Amino acid sequence: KRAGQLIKDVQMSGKSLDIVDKGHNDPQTRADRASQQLIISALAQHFPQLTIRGEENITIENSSDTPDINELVDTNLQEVLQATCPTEFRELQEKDLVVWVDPLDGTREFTEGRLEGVTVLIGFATQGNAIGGIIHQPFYADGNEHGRSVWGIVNSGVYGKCILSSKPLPGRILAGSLSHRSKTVVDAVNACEPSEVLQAGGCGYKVLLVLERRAHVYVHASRGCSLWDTCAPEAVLKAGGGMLTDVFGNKISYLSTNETSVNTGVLATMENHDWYAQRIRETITL
Ligand SMILES: Nc1ncnc2c1ncn2[C@@H]1O[C@H](COP(=O)(O)O)[C@@H](OP(=O)(O)O)[C@H]1O
Ligand SMILES: [Mg+2]
Repeated sequence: KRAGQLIKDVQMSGKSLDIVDKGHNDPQTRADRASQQLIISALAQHFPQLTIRGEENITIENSSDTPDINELVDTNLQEVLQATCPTEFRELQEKDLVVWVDPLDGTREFTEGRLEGVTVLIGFATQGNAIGGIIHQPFYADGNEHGRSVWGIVNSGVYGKCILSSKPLPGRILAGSLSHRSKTVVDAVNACEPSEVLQAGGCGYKVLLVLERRAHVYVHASRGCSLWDTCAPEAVLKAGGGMLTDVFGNKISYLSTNETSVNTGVLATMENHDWYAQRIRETITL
């Protein structure tokens, strides 16, 4: 939430975003850097044994600006403490966890002023499995409320401001990338025979569309996503009863020693996961 506020401050300041081009269609802004600095410095200061992997290649300074974790913990802590911790995670120690941080998912959309798809993603993994995550959407607007956090623990549930529905959604609505489209991306989308395609920014945002049943499936058949894009979304979706794998239906591993790219794309659903994976397997290679 605090990182989301920093992102909003940068956006509201009207000053230059100080964009650094990290590669084709892969920008980094002042907001990405500030958000990562805040999240990693605060976590590392208080939980020194965590393994933390952030998207941005920046030096984290242990500055006096680093907020105290206790100061960051507000009334939301009550909600966190009320969630059940599944038995299999009760003995986990700090050193057993890898934290994957995407300080600003949907950077391309952020630079273009399409703010709905911007999220802050913090995912927790152990033994290569995504087990918990937070998706914070700083520019979410609902009446007077601005910004929301949706978080989940696998085998416990999804918490925060999230509209879960079991009502079937008509048609076959597919959420796909707005900014990263190639022939393979489009071929995989078509293989799923969608009745409608929602082009939207950010992995976190598209997973929220699936979780809240505003889309049936999110498909991104590209080598461009990374473990920080998928860890928190996978954990939150799984906590809500859904699935996130690569486009062929294979499990993604979140070991800290792994290559950080998810070379075989992303597939996220609440239902019929195998059907989509099979259609995509029959149509494309990556
Ligand atoms: N072909 C590609 N090239 C570079 N980055 C890609 C990509 N495909 C996906 N990504 C990354 O995956 C995330 C979601 O992409 P999209 O918005 O297209 O769905 C973005 O993360 P960031 O915004 O955190 O950099 C984006 O950079
Ligand atoms: Mg990202």
